Amino acid sequence: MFKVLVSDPISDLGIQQLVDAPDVTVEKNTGLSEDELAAIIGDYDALLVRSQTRVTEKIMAAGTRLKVVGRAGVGVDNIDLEAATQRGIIVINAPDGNTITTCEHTFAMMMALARHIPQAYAKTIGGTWDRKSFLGVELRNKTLGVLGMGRIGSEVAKRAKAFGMNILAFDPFLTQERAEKLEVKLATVDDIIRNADFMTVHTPLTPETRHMISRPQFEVMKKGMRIINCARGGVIDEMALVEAIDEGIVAGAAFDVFESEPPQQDHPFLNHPKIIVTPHLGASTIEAQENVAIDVSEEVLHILRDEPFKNAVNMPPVAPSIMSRLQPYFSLGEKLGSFAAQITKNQAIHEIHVDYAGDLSDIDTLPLTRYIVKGVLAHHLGSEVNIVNCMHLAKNREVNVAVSTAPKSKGFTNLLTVTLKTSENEERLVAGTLLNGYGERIVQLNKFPVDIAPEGHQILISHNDKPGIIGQVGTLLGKNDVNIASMQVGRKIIGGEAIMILTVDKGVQKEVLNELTTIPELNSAVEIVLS
Ligand SMILES: NC(=O)c1ccc[n+]([C@@H]2O[C@H](COP(=O)([O-])OP(=O)(O)OC[C@H]3O[C@@H](n4cnc5c(N)ncnc54)[C@H](O)[C@@H]3O)[C@@H](O)[C@H]2O)c1
Ligand SMILES: O=C(O)CC[C@@H](O)C(=O)O
Repeated sequence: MFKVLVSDPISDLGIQQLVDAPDVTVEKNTGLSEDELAAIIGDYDALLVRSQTRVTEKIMAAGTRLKVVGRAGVGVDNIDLEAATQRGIIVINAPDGNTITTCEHTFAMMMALARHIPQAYAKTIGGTWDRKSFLGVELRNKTLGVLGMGRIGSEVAKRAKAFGMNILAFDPFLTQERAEKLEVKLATVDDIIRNADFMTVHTPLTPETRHMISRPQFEVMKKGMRIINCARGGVIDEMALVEAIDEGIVAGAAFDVFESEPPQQDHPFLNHPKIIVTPHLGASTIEAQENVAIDVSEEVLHILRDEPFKNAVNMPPVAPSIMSRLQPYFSLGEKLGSFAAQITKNQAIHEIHVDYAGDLSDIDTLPLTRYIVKGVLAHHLGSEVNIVNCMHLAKNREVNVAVSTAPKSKGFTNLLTVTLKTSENEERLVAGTLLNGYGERIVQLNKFPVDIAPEGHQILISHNDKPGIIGQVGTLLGKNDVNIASMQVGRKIIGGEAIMILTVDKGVQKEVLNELTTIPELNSAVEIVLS
C-alpha cells in the first residue's frame, strides 16, 4: 500500500482519484513546520504540496521512502530540486491547470490598478464618498509590455488585444513568426521599459530574471508606467520599485507575489497608496485548484505504480509521440544494462556506450538511455538508483555515457547495443531487440551471436570449445539440484573460445559457480539475475 501525504490545502475533488485508488492511502496534515514534516515524512511514498510547504534538503533526506513530490501548480521554487534529483525523488508539477486562472487574475489586477478599485472600495466602506481622488485610465490604445510569453503571458496578450491594447513582448524563446501569430510586437526588455504604459511579468524566478527590473531600468522607464507582477516575487526589485513610485516614475503597481511570503508587516508595499496587493491568489479559483490537483494526482499514481509519466520537473520533457515509441523498450534497455554490468564484475566501468540502430535511430532516445544507465548502475548501487538520478550518479562517478545511432541494424528492425568500457581497456557488449511476436531477446553477447530471453536466472560460462564440457556442466549442476531450463552454446571457430548460457530455475550458490570453474577448459562461470 502506498502512503501519500498532502501537506498543503489541495482540492478534495482533485485528489479524489488518489483517495479512491485501492493501493493508496491518503493522509492530510497541513501547516507543519520543517521539523514536524521531517519527523513524519519517512512513512510516505509521495508528498503533495502547493506553494506553502518548503520541501527542503532536510525533508528529502528524511523521506527515505519518498518516490515523488507533486506540486499542485506551476512554480517549484519551494522544492529543493537538486536534493530531490540526488536522491532520485521525482518532482512533478501541474503546469497547465492554472494558466487561465492566473491570466485572469493578472487582468483583474491590471484593471483594479487602472481604476484604483481597492483604494476606492476601502474609502467607500469607510464612510467617505470620494469621487475626486480616483481618476483612472483606460486600457484601450495603451501599450502593454509582456515579459515572459509562456503559457500565462501568451494568454494575457490575447486578452489585452480584446481590450484594444498594443502589445510589446519579450521572451528569449519568442520568435518573429510566433510573435506574428500571437499578434504581438517582438521587443527587447529595453523597448518595453521605454515605451510601455503597463508592464506585466510572467517569467519564473531564475538567477537571470531576479531583479530584471531594478534601479537601472526604472531610471530609463517611461514615466507613468503601471506594473503588475502575478508571477514570482523578486522578478521586480521591490525596494527599487517603491523608490520609483515615490519619485513619480511609476504610477502604480499591482503585486500578487512577494520576494518573501508572507511579507513582513512593515513591508513598504502594505499600505502604500499606489500599490495594490493580493496574497498569492493568482491560481486560487475552484477550477484551477481542481485542475492542478487532478493533474498532479494522476501523475503521482503513475509514478507510484511504475507507469510512464510526464511533467517531471527534474527530468527533460518528452513528447507523447516519442514516449509511446520508446516505452516498449524501457524494460529491455534496463535488462541489457543490468546484464552488461553483471558480466563486467570487479572492473571499474568508465563508459557506458549505447548504440541505437534501426527503428530507434531517428528519435531522441534519452529517456531510454536513462533506463539502460539505471540498469548498469543499479547492479552496484541498488535501489538508490532510478531514472531521475542515474545520469547524475553516473557523472558523479565519472562514468561517461555516450550514445551513437545507425539507421541499419544487422537484420533486426531495432537493435540496442550496450557496451561497457572498463578502466582496464576491456569491453563487455550486450545487444538486444524487440522481436515482433517473441518479445525481448538478447541477440549478441560480446562477439557471440545468441538468442536468449532476458529473464530469470542464467549462468554465463566462458570455455574452450572442447568435447565433453556440456556434459560435465550438466552433471555438476544436476548434482547440486540446479535444473537447466534451456541452454545455448556459441562459438566463432571450432575448438576456439566459446560461451554457454544456461537458463536455470533458481539462484545458484557461489560454491557451485566456483566448482564449475574446476572443470578443465572452463574459464569462468557468472550468474546473471534479471527480474
Ligand atoms: N501568482 C500565482 O499564483 C501563479 C500561478 C501560476 C503561475 N505563476 C507563475 O507565473 C510564471 C509564469 O508561469 P507560466 O505557466 O506562464 O510559465 P511558462 O514556463 O509557460 O512561461 C514562462 C516564460 O518565461 C520565459 N522567460 C524565462 N526567462 C526569461 C527572461 N529573462 N525574460 C523574459 N522571459 C523569460 C520563458 O521562456 C517562458 O516562456 C511562473 O513564475 C509561475 O510560477 C504564478
Ligand atoms: O499553489 C498556489 O496557489 C500557487 C500557484 C502558483 O504560484 C504556481 O506557481 O502555480
